[in-house]
Amino acid sequence: MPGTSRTYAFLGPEGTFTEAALLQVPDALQAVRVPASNVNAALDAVRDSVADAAMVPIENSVEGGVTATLDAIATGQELWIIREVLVPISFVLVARTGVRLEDVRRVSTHGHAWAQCRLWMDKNMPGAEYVPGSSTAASAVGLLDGDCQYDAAICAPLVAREHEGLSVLAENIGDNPGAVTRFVLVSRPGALPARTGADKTTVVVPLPEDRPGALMEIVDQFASRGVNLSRIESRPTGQYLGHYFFSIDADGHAGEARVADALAGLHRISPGTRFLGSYSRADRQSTPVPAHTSDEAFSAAQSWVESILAAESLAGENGSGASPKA
Ligand SMILES: O=C(O)C(=O)Cc1ccccc1
Repeated sequence: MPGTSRTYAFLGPEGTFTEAALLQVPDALQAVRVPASNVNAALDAVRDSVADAAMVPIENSVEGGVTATLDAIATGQELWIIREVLVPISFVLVARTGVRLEDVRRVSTHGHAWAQCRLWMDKNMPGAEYVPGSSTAASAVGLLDGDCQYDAAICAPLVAREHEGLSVLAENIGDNPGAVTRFVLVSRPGALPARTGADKTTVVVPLPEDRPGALMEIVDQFASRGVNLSRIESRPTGQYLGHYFFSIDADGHAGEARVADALAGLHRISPGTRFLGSYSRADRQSTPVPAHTSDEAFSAAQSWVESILAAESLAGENGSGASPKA
């Protein structure tokens, strides 16, 4: 509706890396932005139609998949990824103004931030105790509470600048200067984002049980159709020990014949396969398509098979061939 701004939920509060990712979405500055206290709450805001879409972290270059997100979108009411955003990450250590580095005993932050600063912490603050936080910004802002149970927080440089009473004790404390986190914007299923030639498709495939080679069969649905995979990870379904699903990112769009055909193959092998969206790649790198897996090759192959079947039914009509009823 013209004039109606969209509502975006995100892992908050203000100042998270997730908010930085959301601000890269073209209309996010004019939109209503609703901070959520965890990934599930952000996704539920979409499922309950409180928000049109939610930005959540899904993967980072150091620690791998954000399991809270992978699990939450693999189950429950269906959601589709409609966009991905990459954010370069740098961390600072902050404390209430006046607190010195040597006074710090307990440090709070998001689990993925802690994992990315582990070497720096071991080297510079070997005895520090980790206090899990729901986000980097929540940990930083928590320092200003009267009854705060920790002395410092790891967060984005911007958070320290925007809150009076917080001071930076150390900068660039991430172990990997090139660290990047990938975020996804998810919405309720609707119109599929248009094909751009530089797209990704995400699926969740439950591993069929007691079937030798099931994983190979799943991977082969992509390989045999020339579809490259950019991420594949297994997650326990949580139902019982040894029951897994695979979360997979493939290069290409469901509107391409080779990807659609791979999806159909996955559904045959594992009917519980869940489509999680086709969306344009954040790096805009176009996907090379081998000639024998192009839309044209698929359509020519389909016409060829149809011509064979047409000949068969003609033979049946003329009574001159071996028809199934003969
Ligand atoms: O806590 C945040 O600021 C987040 O957005 C989650 C996160 C944490 C660490 C690295 C990337 C994203």
